[in-house]
Amino acid sequence: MSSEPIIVSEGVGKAFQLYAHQNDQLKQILFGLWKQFYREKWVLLDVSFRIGKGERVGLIGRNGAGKTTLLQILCGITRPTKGAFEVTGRIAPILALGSGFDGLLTGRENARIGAAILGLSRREVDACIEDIAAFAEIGPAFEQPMRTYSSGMLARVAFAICAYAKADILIVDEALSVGDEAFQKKCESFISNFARTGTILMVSHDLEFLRNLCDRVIWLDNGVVRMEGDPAEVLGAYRAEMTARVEHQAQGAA
Ligand SMILES: Nc1ncnc2c1ncn2[C@@H]1O[C@H](COP(=O)(O)OP(=O)(O)OP(=O)(O)O)[C@@H](O)[C@H]1O
Repeated sequence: MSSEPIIVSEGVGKAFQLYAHQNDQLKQILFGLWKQFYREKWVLLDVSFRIGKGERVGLIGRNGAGKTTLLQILCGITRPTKGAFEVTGRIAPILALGSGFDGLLTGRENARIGAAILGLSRREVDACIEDIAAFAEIGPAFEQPMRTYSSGMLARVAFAICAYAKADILIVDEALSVGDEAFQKKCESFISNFARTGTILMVSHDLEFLRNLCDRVIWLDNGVVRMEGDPAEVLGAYRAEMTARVEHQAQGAA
């Protein structure tokens, strides 16, 4: 890792509040000082790591391991329940941005707002909006309300905004699984180019892509970092565990 950390996570934990009944949330607001009306579900227990400037780091783990939750914490979308984190620099959160689109506004309008949220000035947005449209490659649909978009079209616009956000850090959550093959290739090549100068933290179940892209891989399991280091080693250990798990389940079923 380079000497200058750009992302630091220290003992980060996250618990979601689960309410058994709809009106329990209201009860919690009214009577929460005296009684707890929810059950806590701890998704992240104690997650610590550092990412240096210019590093390309992959984040892996089983479904539900808390990868998206961790990225959302780092992007400021949700707060950790415990621990602390620090991110130094401008983040482009690929896909997380898409969840904030307004369905009544057009692709162009959402792209302008999204780019501004990511820190671009009005002049910078004016300068790159046509490039964003060209990158998204959705043709006249860019002028239509986003409620008419497919999930792939939403992902295209979200990715295109991030591609022009002049970010220092790219945070990518399974972005490549949504678009069609042509767009996936375009995104892969954008990420590989970005990796030459910027810092990347990327969640993916495409282990081969991570092996080729990353300097380091972090394996999240049971709420903690189970292993981190050389991609070949970590991905090898992860694959072995997944294979063993499948075999164990097959034996159980037989
Ligand atoms: N708002 C929420 N309220 C309650 N539980 C939640 C909430 N958001 C996520 N979870 C739970 O937290 C756990 C971790 O979810 P998360 O999406 O972070 O996992 P993930 O590792 O990204 O999984 P995947 O590989 O399937 O995308 C899951 O069990 C999920 O059901």
